[in-house]
Amino acid sequence: MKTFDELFEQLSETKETRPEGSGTIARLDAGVHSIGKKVVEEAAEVWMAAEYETKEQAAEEISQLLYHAQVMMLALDLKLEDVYRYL
Ligand SMILES: N=c1c2ncn([C@@H]3O[C@H](COP(=O)(O)OP(=O)(O)OP(=O)(O)O)[C@@H](O)[C@H]3O)c2ncn1[C@@H]1O[C@H](COP(=O)(O)O)[C@@H](O)[C@H]1O
Repeated sequence: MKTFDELFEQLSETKETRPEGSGTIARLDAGVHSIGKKVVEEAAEVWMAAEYETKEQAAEEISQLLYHAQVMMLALDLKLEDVYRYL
């Protein structure tokens, strides 16, 4: 288990070191358009799970949405503070 900040730190390092076989690197290389489609897909899956599935499944979909939001932040070279300042 990891926190939002810990995941972002891990993915930031992944972006720098580009380890072999990383799904995150493949997503970053695919670009903003592809990442954006994934954000929308995961958001829809959160909605569907919340309405029609269990709380556990909704929680899993929310975690995936958070991951893809972080990939988008990395694609745009945004830091956590750039987003947190609006919270
Ligand atoms: N938290 C996540 C995470 N959440 C979701 N995903 C990815 O997003 C997909 C979402 O699931 P879907 O049901 O949409 O699956 P899918 O339709 O097969 O998705 P696609 O792969 O086709 O886009 C998952 O299959 C993963 O590929 C994640 N991939 C990685 N992480 C974390 O990121 C870390 C680094 O990952 P790598 O860069 O792959 O090493 C991992 O240790 C994890 O902690």
